[in-house]
Amino acid sequence: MLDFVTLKPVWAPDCQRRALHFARIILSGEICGRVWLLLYLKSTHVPVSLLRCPLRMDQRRVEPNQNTSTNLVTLYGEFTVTGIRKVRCAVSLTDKDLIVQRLTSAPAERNRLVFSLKDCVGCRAYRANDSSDPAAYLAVYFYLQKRRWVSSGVSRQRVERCFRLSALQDPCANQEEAEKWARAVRERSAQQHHLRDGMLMSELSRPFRMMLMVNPQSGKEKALALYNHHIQRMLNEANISHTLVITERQNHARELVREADLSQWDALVILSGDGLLFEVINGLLERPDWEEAIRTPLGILPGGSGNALAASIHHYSGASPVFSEKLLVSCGFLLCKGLVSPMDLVSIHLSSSPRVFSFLSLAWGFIADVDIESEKYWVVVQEEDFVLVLALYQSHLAEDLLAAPDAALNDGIIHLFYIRAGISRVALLRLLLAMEKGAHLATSCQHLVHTKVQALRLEPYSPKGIMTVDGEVVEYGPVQAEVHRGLARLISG
Ligand SMILES: Nc1ncnc2c1ncn2[C@@H]1O[C@H](COP(=O)(O)OP(=O)(O)OP(=O)(O)O)[C@@H](O)[C@H]1O
Repeated sequence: MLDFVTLKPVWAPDCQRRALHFARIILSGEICGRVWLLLYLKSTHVPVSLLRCPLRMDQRRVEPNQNTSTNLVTLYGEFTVTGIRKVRCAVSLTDKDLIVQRLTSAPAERNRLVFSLKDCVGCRAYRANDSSDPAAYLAVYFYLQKRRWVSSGVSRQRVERCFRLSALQDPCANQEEAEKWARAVRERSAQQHHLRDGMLMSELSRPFRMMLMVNPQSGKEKALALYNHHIQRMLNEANISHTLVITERQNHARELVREADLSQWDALVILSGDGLLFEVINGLLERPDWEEAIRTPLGILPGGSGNALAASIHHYSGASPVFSEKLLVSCGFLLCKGLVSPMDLVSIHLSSSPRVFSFLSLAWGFIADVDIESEKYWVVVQEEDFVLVLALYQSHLAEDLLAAPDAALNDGIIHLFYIRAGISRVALLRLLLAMEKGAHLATSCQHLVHTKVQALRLEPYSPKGIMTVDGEVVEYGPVQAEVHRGLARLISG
């Protein structure tokens, strides 16, 4: 439970007493004559990284089960492959895999394909349009991790396996058999345990209803095309019903979720940049029923220019880095899996504007300048501006900037970075290049400081500058921020 008014954090009961004693001003000093930075850390003998929240309702600790049967065949059938009727195959469904064995005279291993049900988003049974065809069909949709042709990395690629079931003369009996298979594949796919740090993530119950907000202006103005080319099909394959909302202007999404009847929706998802999610989160927290509203599962699909949260979710899934449409496919896959995890939010108090809630970053200086100005110029900023303060709570600052590699969605930690004045242009460039792979912390740069905090206050002394929250410009001036662990919920696969 968190008290939003006084800015005093109230922590999980077991840490509450200690947490109320803030060790104020661990670090206080003038950084390059432009910024005063005051850090508030929790009481001295409770290392930040050791603080634990009690298990939340949507998390259950899973004990390893030694007796779990893993690979018993639960369904077996012999079908033809759709489109190549001469090819027959034996299909076996186990708890974990779908195994397809082509029935030919060639050695068995050579014609055997094993598809992990972890990679399956959906399965459906259907009849062909041709009413004289008594067969039923079974389509199974996988997004497999495959090696790319041109590089050493892997990315998810769509694979559809479609079988023709025609063992019986009665079309209804064939259809029933196909339905039985489809149900079994769906159930076993859903049963795959998704563990993260020993926690079982909760799953959205099927079918779930989703509001999908698309900002047609975000990024390279391709968000709608991305929906048409990838997302619509994936959602259909996963049997997720959704209502598409195309945002028309700034703050449209914010107003929409502020007024919406949330009982109609199991999830609010955006296909856009990070800016639209900022609106959605703040719209939910402006509602009178904000405590319940902010528990609505949120989702993000990358359609903007930065896509920091989408890249972070992909990173947390343990997959190797991918960009643009490959990142979209990965995030679409994670969305279809519908696994929900708590997500930290940070409340930010500006000097005279209303408080806002942030899920990504608070930045002052160079990065803020670049974030905003680059949309117009890709600008080279002045030497004296080569100083930054960045508070980040996700791993990525953009698709290709892995700024805090060990960040997590729900660890209650703000990663604070600042670069002291005096750093040369070359050293700064080297740092930013190293950040592409998350290697900047290993460069031993004297000017870079990284520390983990739970609250901070930033007082800029320079009269002008740019400050951003989640990549959006906010009022420039003193600012105070505090993390609220697991306040929101995010579909993160
Ligand atoms: N139809 C629209 N026309 C203009 N602006 C819009 C529209 N819909 C939403 N917006 C505004 O666009 C802003 C930026 O959107 P978004 O963050 O999605 O894209 P981006 O800035 O390109 O991506 P990123 O944040 O990843 O850099 C948001 O603040 C949102 O309010």
